[in-house]
Amino acid sequence: MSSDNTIRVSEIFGPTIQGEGALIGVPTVFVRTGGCDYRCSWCDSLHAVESEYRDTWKPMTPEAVMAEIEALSGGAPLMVSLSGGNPAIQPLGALIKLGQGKGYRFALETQGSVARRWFSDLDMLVLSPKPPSSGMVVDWDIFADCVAAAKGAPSVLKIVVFDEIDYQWACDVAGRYPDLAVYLQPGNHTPPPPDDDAAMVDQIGIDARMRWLVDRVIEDRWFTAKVLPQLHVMLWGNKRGV
Ligand SMILES: C[S@@+](CC[C@H](N)C(=O)[O-])C[C@H]1O[C@@H](n2cnc3c(N)ncnc32)[C@H](O)[C@@H]1O
Ligand SMILES: Nc1nc2[nH]cc(C(=O)O)c2c(=O)[nH]1
Ligand code: SF4
Ligand SMILES: [Mg+2]
Repeated sequence: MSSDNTIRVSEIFGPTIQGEGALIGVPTVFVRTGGCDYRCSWCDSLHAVESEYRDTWKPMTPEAVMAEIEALSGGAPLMVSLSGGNPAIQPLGALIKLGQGKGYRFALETQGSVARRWFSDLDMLVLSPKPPSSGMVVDWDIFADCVAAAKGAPSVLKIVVFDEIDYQWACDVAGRYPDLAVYLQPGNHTPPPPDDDAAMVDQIGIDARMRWLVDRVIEDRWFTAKVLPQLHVMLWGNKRGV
């Protein structure tokens, strides 16, 4: 397999519902790519990040990925969610074109550390810059390149907030990009298990952080922000494949 379009795939699953952000509740198949240029302290998808899981990632052609999406969806076109890892480090342009030709739509989640021309072909670009609690430092020039590369594609900000410092940072980022809708998402503290066993998260902790975040936004009268939990984590815990 030596095609330039070879995609490193961690998992393909669904249909399920999109559990986060602008498309919450929308039925979707997930394609999670393997490999990430970040190492967020609280990443809930380490099986698609850490190199110790590399031998579980599979090189696939766009045609093979599309065949799996079609099998899972029974051929009915739906939203495909590209996540990872950082899906922007994979050559996904050909897959997006192939799928859109069959009526599928494509949303992609990325931290905004790698810009791609094909972002403009997406049906939605979800930019999720990483706050201080992640331990990562955003390169704002590259982030701006990502926003610019998306051009006509609808783009939104989805920012994870664990604490007051993250919250203030999110306000600042929103101020830099007044044209992008902002989704605030409370962080979940439980790291995922290496296998498929459900790891029920600390629901009280999630509820409390969600309430705190709502209170914070209302207190600031930040009425253009939307505050959403990770619905799939509330329903199934930090489990893989849902
Ligand atoms: C696993 S990441 C993969 C895509 C890309 N690398 C990114 O971070 O945007 C998908 C989404 O999950 C969020 N996320 C990761 N770990 C989380 C956690 N512990 N709590 C809440 N959201 C989390 C990320 O911020 C991102 O918005
Ligand atoms: N249902 C569901 N919604 C999600 N939204 C973002 C996810 C991700 O891990 O990227 C995710 C996920 O893994 N499952
Ligand atoms: S950028 Fe995304 S996938 Fe990469 S470590 Fe951070 S949360 Fe995980
Ligand atoms: Mg997730």
